[in-house]
Amino acid sequence: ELRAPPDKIAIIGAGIGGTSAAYYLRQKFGKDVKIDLFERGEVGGRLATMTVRGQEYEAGGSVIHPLNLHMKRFVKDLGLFTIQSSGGLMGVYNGETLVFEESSWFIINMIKLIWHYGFQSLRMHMWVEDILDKFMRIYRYQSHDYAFSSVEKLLHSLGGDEFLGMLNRTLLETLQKAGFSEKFLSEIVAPVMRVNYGQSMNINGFVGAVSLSSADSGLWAVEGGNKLVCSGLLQASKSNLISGSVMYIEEKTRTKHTGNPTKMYEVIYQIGSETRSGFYDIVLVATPLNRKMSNITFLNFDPPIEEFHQYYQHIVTTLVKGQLNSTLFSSRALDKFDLSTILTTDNSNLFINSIGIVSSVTESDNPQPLTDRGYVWKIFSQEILTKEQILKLFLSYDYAVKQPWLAYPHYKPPEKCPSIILHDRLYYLNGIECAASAMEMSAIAAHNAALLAYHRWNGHTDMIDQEDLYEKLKTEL
Ligand SMILES: Cc1cc2nc3c(=O)[nH]c(=O)nc-3n(C[C@H](O)[C@H](O)[C@H](O)COP(=O)(O)OP(=O)(O)OC[C@H]3O[C@@H](n4cnc5c(N)ncnc54)[C@H](O)[C@@H]3O)c2cc1C
Ligand SMILES: CC(C)=CCC/C(C)=C/CC/C(C)=C/CSC[C@H](N)C(=O)O
Repeated sequence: ELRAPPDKIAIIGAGIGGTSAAYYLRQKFGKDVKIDLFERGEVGGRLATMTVRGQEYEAGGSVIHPLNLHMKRFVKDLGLFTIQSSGGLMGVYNGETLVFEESSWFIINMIKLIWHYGFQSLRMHMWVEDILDKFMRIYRYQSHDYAFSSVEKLLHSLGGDEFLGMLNRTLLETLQKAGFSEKFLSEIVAPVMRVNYGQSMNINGFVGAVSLSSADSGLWAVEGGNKLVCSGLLQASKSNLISGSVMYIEEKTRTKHTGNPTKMYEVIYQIGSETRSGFYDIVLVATPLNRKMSNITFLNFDPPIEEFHQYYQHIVTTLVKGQLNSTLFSSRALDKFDLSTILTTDNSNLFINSIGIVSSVTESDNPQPLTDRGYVWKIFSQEILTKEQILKLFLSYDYAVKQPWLAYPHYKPPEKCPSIILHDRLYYLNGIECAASAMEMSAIAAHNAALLAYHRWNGHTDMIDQEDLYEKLKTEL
């Protein structure tokens, strides 16, 4: 039996988490509920583009895994188009020399990998595939409307103690225990962690596996920019966008139209210099909760809502249109240098994490040089690059733009993930980033929070935190 739906729901943050939450909440609660979506910056959040010479390039979340089924579904439902992200040839630089270089010939590549690392690359692929297989169970659970009240319970339902163990150990410990060699770890695994999460192999094993899955083939992006998914979901959910900054959330008792006193949440926000507020039955917070990022204060909650202190990693994306100084990486003649992505090993003397040629958001494979003065290169670094550093990397360049980010959590296992249920009808999505930060993870958290809010509103406790779901759903077939 269903209760009357809530009158008003607030979502704070219009990134992929907030906009997909609006989409799923509309599916569950129906057309009559009013959904307000608060955004203080741009719709898309960490999905954003930067412009170089009139062309747009992904500056934040850029690649999507072929098995990221929520993102795939959004693109289909919204009538958007995809483009394939082909990485081209990759090399690994250790500060002195290229310790590994891909070949364009599949068979030569295999021989090179086996020559350098034995069968470790294949074993690694199998390790990641096994984790992905278990991870995919979430789609089944969510399609049957099951929800979880904590990130740990969600992960446990997918991969049992193995997944929880991965949260509590570093990737390095996990892979050393599995017998991978120091050489393979430092020359292949560490560079992948640096390009994706700007961190070392001391991140937790789960995010490490997510990061390694980005080495799979078939990665894709949304034509026109990944942020189009957010604006599409916002529109499809028929939510009301409020371009303001939420400052406080307070619990208050209000007398509703039924005449009954009801506990509600007052959301107090600022538009320019004006302060306004609104009352809501349910609130979803879809932005990392810390002072530097969202700066939201919870007032008069009993018990009080804890302060969140998750430290987010500072990363800078720089786009440069220019001609790479390939002699920095290799003694090979300029016209013989065919790498399009250079990753780096964990060397504190290096001032970049990675550098690679990028296509614009409208270009499929094979990016073309904009003029004879070169391609557009994307560089990830810990700090803003100085002009001298850019001049070291490029023989000449004629355009550079930068975007600093508080990009993703600074992972430090054992991870204790923040609660999803902050209060009776107040939910937090971004706690899932403590396991791994990726577009699909935010979409999964959004679907889960929408289901959780719906079942708790209607008292459907049997749909929350069900144990042995995998076995139950298997026998249901
Ligand atoms: C450089 C970079 C590269 C990445 N690459 C990839 C990738 O290739 N693939 C991948 O899957 N993931 C990638 N990610 C991760 C991915 O982008 C994020 O995990 C995802 O976009 C997070 O979405 P979100 O909606 O949860 O948070 P956000 O996108 O951060 O959205 C939160 C929103 O809330 C708003 N907000 C904050 N505080 C308030 C307030 N008080 N009031 C109102 N609004 C507020 C913010 O302005 C923001 O728009 C990358 C991230 C970065 C930074
Ligand atoms: C959630 C699952 C199962 C898979 C996601 C895999 C994936 C696409 C991970 C990438 C995560 C990430 C934070 C990448 C940042 S850098 C991306 C890219 N190399 C770039 O150059 O922008």
